[in-house]
Amino acid sequence: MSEQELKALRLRIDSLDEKVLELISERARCAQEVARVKMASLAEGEVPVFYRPEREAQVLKRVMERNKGPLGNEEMARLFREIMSSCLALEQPLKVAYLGPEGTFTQAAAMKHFGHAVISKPMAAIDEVFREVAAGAVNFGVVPVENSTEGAVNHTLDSFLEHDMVICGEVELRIHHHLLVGENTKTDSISRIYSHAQSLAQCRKWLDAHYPNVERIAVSSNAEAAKRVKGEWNSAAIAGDMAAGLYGLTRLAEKIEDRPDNSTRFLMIGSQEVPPTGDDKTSIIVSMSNRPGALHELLVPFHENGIDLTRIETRPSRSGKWTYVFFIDFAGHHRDPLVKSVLEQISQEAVALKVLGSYPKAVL
Ligand SMILES: C=C(O[C@@H]1C=C(C(=O)O)C=C[C@H]1O)C(=O)O
Repeated sequence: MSEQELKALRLRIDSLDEKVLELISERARCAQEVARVKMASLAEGEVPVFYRPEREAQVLKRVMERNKGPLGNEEMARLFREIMSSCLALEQPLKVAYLGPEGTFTQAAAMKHFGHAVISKPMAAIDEVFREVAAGAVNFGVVPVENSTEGAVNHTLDSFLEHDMVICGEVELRIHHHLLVGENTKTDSISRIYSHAQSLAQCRKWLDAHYPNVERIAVSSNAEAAKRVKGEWNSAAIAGDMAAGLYGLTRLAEKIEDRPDNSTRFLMIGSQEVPPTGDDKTSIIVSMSNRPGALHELLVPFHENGIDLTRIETRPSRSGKWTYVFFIDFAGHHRDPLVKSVLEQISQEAVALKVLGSYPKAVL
Protein backbone atom coordinates (compact mmCIF):
# COMPACT_ATOMS: atom_id res chain seq x y z
CA MET A 1 0.00 0.00 0.00
CA SER A 2 1.40 3.39 -0.97
CA GLU A 3 1.99 6.25 1.46
CA GLN A 4 -0.52 8.21 -0.57
CA GLU A 5 -3.28 5.66 -0.01
CA LEU A 6 -2.55 5.46 3.71
CA LYS A 7 -2.71 9.21 4.04
CA ALA A 8 -6.09 9.34 2.30
CA LEU A 9 -7.49 6.60 4.55
CA ARG A 10 -6.28 8.37 7.68
CA LEU A 11 -7.93 11.59 6.53
CA ARG A 12 -11.17 9.65 6.08
CA ILE A 13 -10.85 8.19 9.57
CA ASP A 14 -10.27 11.67 11.02
CA SER A 15 -13.37 12.98 9.37
CA LEU A 16 -15.44 9.96 10.50
CA ASP A 17 -14.15 10.40 14.06
CA GLU A 18 -15.40 13.97 14.01
CA LYS A 19 -18.84 12.73 13.07
CA VAL A 20 -18.74 9.96 15.70
CA LEU A 21 -17.67 12.54 18.28
CA GLU A 22 -20.51 14.87 17.35
CA LEU A 23 -23.05 12.03 17.42
CA ILE A 24 -21.89 10.77 20.82
CA SER A 25 -22.13 14.31 22.19
CA GLU A 26 -25.61 14.69 20.75
CA ARG A 27 -26.59 11.38 22.37
CA ALA A 28 -25.19 12.58 25.70
CA ARG A 29 -27.21 15.81 25.44
CA CYS A 30 -30.30 13.68 24.80
CA ALA A 31 -29.60 11.68 27.97
CA GLN A 32 -29.34 14.96 29.88
CA GLU A 33 -32.73 15.94 28.47
CA VAL A 34 -34.13 12.58 29.62
CA ALA A 35 -32.91 13.46 33.12
CA ARG A 36 -34.61 16.85 32.92
CA VAL A 37 -37.91 15.27 31.82
CA LYS A 38 -37.69 12.62 34.56
CA MET A 39 -37.11 15.33 37.19
CA ALA A 40 -39.93 17.51 35.86
CA SER A 41 -42.50 14.71 35.96
CA LEU A 42 -41.84 13.64 39.55
CA ALA A 43 -44.71 13.57 42.01
CA GLU A 44 -44.32 15.17 45.47
CA GLY A 45 -41.64 13.30 47.43
CA GLU A 46 -40.94 10.85 44.58
CA VAL A 47 -37.31 9.83 44.06
CA PRO A 48 -36.13 9.98 40.42
CA VAL A 49 -35.04 6.72 38.79
CA PHE A 50 -32.30 7.39 36.27
CA TYR A 51 -30.93 3.90 35.66
CA ARG A 52 -33.30 1.75 33.61
CA PRO A 53 -31.89 -1.77 33.15
CA GLU A 54 -34.82 -2.83 30.95
CA ARG A 55 -34.20 0.10 28.57
CA GLU A 56 -30.45 -0.57 28.50
CA ALA A 57 -31.05 -4.22 27.61
CA GLN A 58 -33.30 -3.11 24.76
CA VAL A 59 -30.72 -0.61 23.46
CA LEU A 60 -28.00 -3.29 23.43
CA LYS A 61 -30.24 -5.86 21.74
CA ARG A 62 -31.21 -3.37 19.05
CA VAL A 63 -27.55 -2.60 18.39
CA MET A 64 -26.79 -6.30 18.05
CA GLU A 65 -29.74 -6.91 15.74
CA ARG A 66 -28.81 -4.02 13.45
CA ASN A 67 -25.08 -4.55 13.40
CA LYS A 68 -23.84 -5.55 9.94
CA GLY A 69 -20.16 -5.93 10.84
CA PRO A 70 -17.25 -6.04 10.33
CA LEU A 71 -17.16 -5.64 14.13
CA GLY A 72 -18.85 -8.58 15.88
CA ASN A 73 -22.12 -8.14 17.81
CA GLU A 74 -20.51 -8.57 21.21
CA GLU A 75 -17.78 -6.10 20.40
CA MET A 76 -20.27 -3.52 19.13
CA ALA A 77 -22.52 -4.00 22.17
CA ARG A 78 -19.50 -3.56 24.44
CA LEU A 79 -18.77 -0.18 22.85
CA PHE A 80 -22.38 0.92 23.23
CA ARG A 81 -22.35 -0.39 26.81
CA GLU A 82 -19.60 2.15 27.57
CA ILE A 83 -21.36 4.99 25.74
CA MET A 84 -24.54 4.37 27.74
CA SER A 85 -22.55 4.10 30.94
CA SER A 86 -21.04 7.56 30.33
CA CYS A 87 -24.42 9.02 29.31
CA LEU A 88 -26.04 7.68 32.46
CA ALA A 89 -23.20 9.11 34.57
CA LEU A 90 -24.23 12.55 33.25
CA GLU A 91 -27.72 11.92 34.63
CA GLN A 92 -26.49 10.27 37.83
CA PRO A 93 -23.23 8.38 38.48
CA LEU A 94 -24.15 4.95 39.83
CA LYS A 95 -22.49 3.66 42.97
CA VAL A 96 -21.81 -0.07 42.82
CA ALA A 97 -20.42 -2.31 45.58
CA TYR A 98 -18.77 -5.57 44.56
CA LEU A 99 -16.96 -8.50 46.13
CA GLY A 100 -13.42 -7.13 46.24
CA PRO A 101 -10.61 -6.45 46.54
CA GLU A 102 -9.82 -4.67 43.31
CA GLY A 103 -9.00 -7.07 40.52
CA THR A 104 -11.60 -9.76 41.28
CA PHE A 105 -13.76 -11.38 38.61
CA THR A 106 -16.72 -9.77 40.36
CA GLN A 107 -15.26 -6.36 39.57
CA ALA A 108 -14.84 -7.43 35.94
CA ALA A 109 -18.50 -8.56 35.97
CA ALA A 110 -19.60 -5.20 37.42
CA MET A 111 -17.76 -3.37 34.62
CA LYS A 112 -19.20 -5.70 31.99
CA HIS A 113 -22.73 -5.03 33.22
CA PHE A 114 -22.64 -1.33 34.16
CA GLY A 115 -19.69 -0.07 32.07
CA HIS A 116 -16.73 1.85 33.47
CA ALA A 117 -18.44 5.16 34.32
CA VAL A 118 -19.63 3.93 37.73
CA ILE A 119 -18.21 4.65 41.15
CA SER A 120 -17.23 1.19 42.34
CA LYS A 121 -16.59 0.13 45.89
CA PRO A 122 -14.78 -3.14 46.78
CA MET A 123 -16.18 -5.00 49.80
CA ALA A 124 -14.35 -7.70 51.77
CA ALA A 125 -17.16 -10.29 51.76
CA ILE A 126 -20.37 -11.19 49.96
CA ASP A 127 -22.45 -10.45 53.02
CA GLU A 128 -20.93 -6.97 53.19
CA VAL A 129 -22.03 -6.29 49.62
CA PHE A 130 -25.59 -7.13 50.69
CA ARG A 131 -25.31 -4.92 53.78
CA GLU A 132 -23.91 -1.99 51.82
CA VAL A 133 -26.87 -2.15 49.42
CA ALA A 134 -29.37 -2.58 52.27
CA ALA A 135 -27.92 0.44 54.06
CA GLY A 136 -28.45 2.55 50.91
CA ALA A 137 -24.73 3.45 50.73
CA VAL A 138 -24.65 2.27 47.08
CA ASN A 139 -27.28 1.88 44.34
CA PHE A 140 -26.36 -1.70 43.44
CA GLY A 141 -24.26 -4.64 44.50
CA VAL A 142 -22.61 -7.33 42.39
CA VAL A 143 -22.13 -10.87 43.72
CA PRO A 144 -21.20 -14.22 42.13
CA VAL A 145 -24.03 -16.77 42.26
CA GLU A 146 -22.94 -19.88 40.35
CA ASN A 147 -20.02 -21.32 38.45
CA SER A 148 -20.39 -23.77 35.59
CA THR A 149 -17.67 -26.06 36.99
CA GLU A 150 -18.13 -25.73 40.74
CA GLY A 151 -21.85 -24.97 41.15
CA ALA A 152 -23.60 -22.62 43.58
CA VAL A 153 -21.94 -19.86 45.56
CA ASN A 154 -23.59 -20.70 48.86
CA HIS A 155 -22.66 -17.47 50.65
CA THR A 156 -24.70 -15.57 48.10
CA LEU A 157 -27.74 -17.84 48.34
CA ASP A 158 -27.67 -17.69 52.14
CA SER A 159 -27.39 -13.90 52.09
CA PHE A 160 -30.68 -13.75 50.16
CA LEU A 161 -32.33 -15.48 53.13
CA GLU A 162 -31.12 -12.76 55.47
CA HIS A 163 -31.64 -9.60 53.44
CA ASP A 164 -34.57 -8.22 51.45
CA MET A 165 -33.01 -7.61 48.07
CA VAL A 166 -34.29 -7.21 44.54
CA ILE A 167 -32.31 -8.84 41.73
CA CYS A 168 -32.08 -6.30 38.92
CA GLY A 169 -29.82 -8.07 36.45
CA GLU A 170 -27.45 -10.90 35.66
CA VAL A 171 -24.19 -11.17 33.78
CA GLU A 172 -22.07 -14.12 32.74
CA LEU A 173 -18.31 -14.04 32.52
CA ARG A 174 -15.93 -16.56 30.96
CA ILE A 175 -13.40 -17.30 33.67
CA HIS A 176 -9.83 -17.88 32.56
CA HIS A 177 -7.27 -18.65 35.25
CA HIS A 178 -3.52 -18.26 34.91
CA LEU A 179 -0.61 -19.39 37.05
CA LEU A 180 1.03 -16.11 38.03
CA VAL A 181 4.44 -15.32 39.43
CA GLY A 182 6.23 -12.16 40.51
CA GLU A 183 9.57 -10.69 39.46
CA ASN A 184 11.36 -12.36 42.37
CA THR A 185 9.75 -15.79 42.12
CA LYS A 186 12.15 -18.70 41.69
CA THR A 187 9.95 -20.63 39.29
CA ASP A 188 11.73 -23.97 39.85
CA SER A 189 11.20 -23.84 43.62
CA ILE A 190 7.53 -22.98 43.94
CA SER A 191 6.27 -24.58 47.14
CA ARG A 192 2.84 -22.99 47.55
CA ILE A 193 0.07 -21.82 45.29
CA TYR A 194 -2.49 -19.31 46.53
CA SER A 195 -5.98 -18.79 45.19
CA HIS A 196 -9.64 -18.63 46.16
CA ALA A 197 -11.04 -22.08 47.01
CA GLN A 198 -13.42 -21.92 44.00
CA SER A 199 -10.51 -21.24 41.62
CA LEU A 200 -8.34 -23.98 43.13
CA ALA A 201 -11.26 -26.34 42.53
CA GLN A 202 -11.72 -25.12 38.95
CA CYS A 203 -8.05 -25.93 38.23
CA ARG A 204 -7.81 -29.13 40.31
CA LYS A 205 -6.86 -31.50 37.49
CA TRP A 206 -4.28 -29.13 36.05
CA LEU A 207 -2.70 -28.71 39.49
CA ASP A 208 -2.69 -32.50 40.06
CA ALA A 209 -0.86 -32.95 36.76
CA HIS A 210 1.64 -30.08 37.00
CA TYR A 211 2.13 -29.31 40.71
CA PRO A 212 1.01 -32.47 42.55
CA ASN A 213 3.19 -31.86 45.62
CA VAL A 214 2.84 -28.14 46.00
CA GLU A 215 0.74 -26.85 48.90
CA ARG A 216 -2.53 -25.24 47.76
CA ILE A 217 -3.57 -22.41 50.02
CA ALA A 218 -7.11 -21.00 49.86
CA VAL A 219 -7.31 -17.26 50.50
CA SER A 220 -10.23 -14.81 50.48
CA SER A 221 -9.99 -13.89 46.77
CA ASN A 222 -7.83 -14.33 43.68
CA ALA A 223 -6.75 -10.73 43.92
CA GLU A 224 -5.58 -11.36 47.50
CA ALA A 225 -3.62 -14.38 46.19
CA ALA A 226 -1.92 -12.21 43.56
CA LYS A 227 -1.08 -9.60 46.18
CA ARG A 228 0.65 -12.17 48.42
CA VAL A 229 2.81 -13.53 45.62
CA LYS A 230 4.33 -10.12 45.01
CA GLY A 231 6.28 -10.30 48.24
CA GLU A 232 7.29 -14.00 48.25
CA TRP A 233 9.95 -15.80 46.18
CA ASN A 234 8.62 -19.35 46.49
CA SER A 235 4.92 -18.94 45.73
CA ALA A 236 2.58 -18.53 42.78
CA ALA A 237 -1.05 -17.50 42.47
CA ILE A 238 -3.97 -18.61 40.38
CA ALA A 239 -5.93 -15.58 39.23
CA GLY A 240 -7.27 -13.81 36.17
CA ASP A 241 -6.10 -11.02 33.87
CA MET A 242 -7.27 -8.13 36.03
CA ALA A 243 -5.41 -9.31 39.12
CA ALA A 244 -2.30 -10.09 37.04
CA GLY A 245 -2.28 -6.56 35.63
CA LEU A 246 -3.04 -4.90 38.95
CA TYR A 247 -0.19 -6.60 40.82
CA GLY A 248 2.30 -6.70 37.94
CA LEU A 249 2.57 -10.49 37.80
CA THR A 250 3.50 -12.57 34.75
CA ARG A 251 1.84 -15.70 33.43
CA LEU A 252 3.80 -18.90 33.91
CA ALA A 253 0.92 -20.88 32.40
CA GLU A 254 -2.25 -19.55 30.75
CA LYS A 255 -5.88 -20.71 30.80
CA ILE A 256 -5.31 -23.53 33.25
CA GLU A 257 -9.00 -24.05 34.15
CA ASP A 258 -10.01 -27.71 33.76
CA ARG A 259 -13.06 -26.92 31.65
CA PRO A 260 -12.61 -24.63 28.64
CA ASP A 261 -16.16 -23.26 29.02
CA ASN A 262 -15.64 -22.35 32.69
CA SER A 263 -18.03 -19.43 33.36
CA THR A 264 -19.47 -17.66 36.37
CA ARG A 265 -22.86 -16.00 36.64
CA PHE A 266 -23.19 -12.83 38.71
CA LEU A 267 -26.26 -11.01 40.02
CA MET A 268 -26.92 -7.31 40.37
CA ILE A 269 -28.79 -6.64 43.59
CA GLY A 270 -30.60 -3.47 44.61
CA SER A 271 -34.01 -2.21 45.58
CA GLN A 272 -35.42 -1.30 42.17
CA GLU A 273 -38.14 -3.38 40.47
CA VAL A 274 -37.40 -3.87 36.79
CA PRO A 275 -40.32 -3.79 34.28
CA PRO A 276 -40.62 -6.54 31.62
CA THR A 277 -38.58 -6.46 28.40
CA GLY A 278 -40.13 -9.56 26.81
CA ASP A 279 -36.98 -11.62 27.41
CA ASP A 280 -36.65 -11.87 31.17
CA LYS A 281 -35.81 -14.21 33.98
CA THR A 282 -37.31 -14.47 37.46
CA SER A 283 -35.70 -15.76 40.66
CA ILE A 284 -37.75 -16.98 43.60
CA ILE A 285 -37.18 -18.61 46.99
CA VAL A 286 -39.74 -21.19 48.09
CA SER A 287 -40.00 -23.23 51.25
CA MET A 288 -42.26 -26.27 51.26
CA SER A 289 -43.44 -28.30 54.20
CA ASN A 290 -41.48 -31.50 54.74
CA ARG A 291 -43.89 -34.08 53.33
CA PRO A 292 -43.84 -36.63 50.50
CA GLY A 293 -44.42 -35.14 47.07
CA ALA A 294 -43.74 -31.53 48.11
CA LEU A 295 -41.02 -30.98 45.49
CA HIS A 296 -43.22 -32.60 42.86
CA GLU A 297 -46.10 -30.23 43.70
CA LEU A 298 -43.73 -27.31 43.45
CA LEU A 299 -42.55 -28.26 39.97
CA VAL A 300 -45.82 -29.38 38.36
CA PRO A 301 -47.23 -25.84 37.75
CA PHE A 302 -44.08 -24.90 35.82
CA HIS A 303 -44.34 -27.98 33.67
CA GLU A 304 -48.07 -27.62 33.05
CA ASN A 305 -47.71 -24.02 31.95
CA GLY A 306 -44.66 -24.65 29.77
CA ILE A 307 -42.37 -22.40 31.80
CA ASP A 308 -38.69 -23.04 31.30
CA LEU A 309 -36.86 -23.67 34.59
CA THR A 310 -33.27 -22.58 34.22
CA ARG A 311 -32.02 -23.56 37.65
CA ILE A 312 -33.01 -25.11 40.95
CA GLU A 313 -30.84 -25.11 44.05
CA THR A 314 -31.49 -26.38 47.58
CA ARG A 315 -30.18 -24.81 50.80
CA PRO A 316 -30.83 -25.48 54.49
CA SER A 317 -33.62 -23.12 55.58
CA ARG A 318 -31.87 -21.98 58.79
CA SER A 319 -35.21 -22.02 60.57
CA GLY A 320 -35.25 -25.70 61.54
CA LYS A 321 -33.03 -28.77 61.32
CA TRP A 322 -33.39 -30.72 58.04
CA THR A 323 -35.74 -28.21 56.48
CA TYR A 324 -34.91 -26.69 53.12
CA VAL A 325 -35.56 -23.81 50.81
CA PHE A 326 -35.48 -23.95 47.02
CA PHE A 327 -33.92 -21.26 44.89
CA ILE A 328 -35.57 -21.39 41.48
CA ASP A 329 -34.83 -19.41 38.31
CA PHE A 330 -37.15 -19.53 35.32
CA ALA A 331 -37.81 -17.72 32.06
CA GLY A 332 -40.44 -14.97 32.22
CA HIS A 333 -41.37 -11.91 34.29
CA HIS A 334 -43.47 -12.05 37.46
CA ARG A 335 -45.92 -9.61 35.84
CA ASP A 336 -46.59 -11.99 32.90
CA PRO A 337 -50.12 -13.40 33.38
CA LEU A 338 -48.89 -16.99 32.97
CA VAL A 339 -46.09 -16.56 35.52
CA LYS A 340 -48.52 -14.81 37.88
CA SER A 341 -50.87 -17.77 37.83
CA VAL A 342 -48.01 -20.25 38.37
CA LEU A 343 -46.80 -18.25 41.37
CA GLU A 344 -50.35 -18.17 42.77
CA GLN A 345 -50.64 -21.95 42.45
CA ILE A 346 -47.29 -22.46 44.17
CA SER A 347 -48.06 -20.09 47.01
CA GLN A 348 -51.14 -22.17 47.86
CA GLU A 349 -48.89 -25.18 48.56
CA ALA A 350 -45.79 -23.41 49.85
CA VAL A 351 -44.96 -22.44 53.41
CA ALA A 352 -43.38 -19.28 52.03
CA LEU A 353 -42.72 -17.83 48.60
CA LYS A 354 -40.61 -14.79 47.87
CA VAL A 355 -39.96 -13.26 44.46
CA LEU A 356 -36.34 -12.09 44.48
CA GLY A 357 -36.81 -10.22 41.23
CA SER A 358 -37.48 -10.30 37.51
CA TYR A 359 -34.75 -8.92 35.29
CA PRO A 360 -33.60 -8.92 31.64
CA LYS A 361 -31.69 -12.03 30.57
CA ALA A 362 -28.00 -11.25 30.20
CA VAL A 363 -27.40 -9.53 26.85
CA LEU A 364 -23.61 -9.32 26.92
C1 LIG B 1 -31.45 7.87 28.79
C2 LIG B 1 -32.02 7.18 29.77
O1 LIG B 1 -31.41 6.95 31.00
C3 LIG B 1 -30.35 6.01 31.19
C4 LIG B 1 -29.40 6.02 30.07
C5 LIG B 1 -29.64 5.24 28.94
C6 LIG B 1 -28.89 5.46 27.67
O2 LIG B 1 -27.87 6.14 27.68
O3 LIG B 1 -29.36 4.97 26.63
C7 LIG B 1 -30.63 4.23 29.02
C8 LIG B 1 -31.32 3.98 30.16
C9 LIG B 1 -31.00 4.66 31.42
O4 LIG B 1 -30.15 3.84 32.19
C10 LIG B 1 -33.39 6.62 29.60
O5 LIG B 1 -34.04 6.31 30.61
O6 LIG B 1 -33.80 6.48 28.44
